Amino acid sequence: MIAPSILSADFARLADELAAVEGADWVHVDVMDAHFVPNLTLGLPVVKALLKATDIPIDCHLMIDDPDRWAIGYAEAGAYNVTVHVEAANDPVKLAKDLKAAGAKAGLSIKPGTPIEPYLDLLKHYDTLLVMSVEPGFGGQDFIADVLDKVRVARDRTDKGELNLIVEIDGGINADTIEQAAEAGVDCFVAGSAVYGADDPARAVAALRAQAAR
Ligand SMILES: O=C(CO)[C@@H](O)[C@H](O)COP(=O)(O)O
Repeated sequence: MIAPSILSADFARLADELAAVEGADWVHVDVMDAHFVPNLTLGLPVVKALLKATDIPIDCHLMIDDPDRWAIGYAEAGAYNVTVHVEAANDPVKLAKDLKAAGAKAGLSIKPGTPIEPYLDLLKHYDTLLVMSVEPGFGGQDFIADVLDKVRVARDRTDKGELNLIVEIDGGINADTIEQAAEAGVDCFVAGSAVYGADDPARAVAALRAQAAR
């Protein structure tokens, strides 16, 4: 699956960004609060507008402090998947249960320097795992290949039936990096620059999907 990443704070461009990727599997919306990460993008009112503007499932990646307080609003608004950071959550088990009760898939994200092993039990409560392959905050950074070891662990546990995760990767995904991520076992590839930096974003989505499948 390919999920183009919308990080724009340029609201005038958002409708065009959505329309340009009609063939995408999910739209990945980067919600940043200028506290958990040093960048500010958009919040719940804009996500509500995006939900009205597209039928593509919306995958909200909350790079925010105190997701225990804020994440539920995104699920109640109709986001398909709501991802919180393990580094920011106070009670991630309750959060997962609340998100699912509100009708969303529950996602957990880990930064490049955060190991996966301490969270394997916790991940039993989650539907998706978002492995960050750049430091969260900005698009256009270089892919950190070391994080693929975490993808391999999640893939292995999922294939054995110990976890039941859709494994996502986010950051620096492009034609040079997507194959190694696919080989490691990623299910869903989040791509910002590689899609929105292309002349034809829809064609870029199709090309990335075909490359991952190979
Ligand atoms: O959340 C983030 C960065 O924090 C990502 O979703 C980026 O927006 C992906 O952009 P590229 O690395 O693909 O340019």
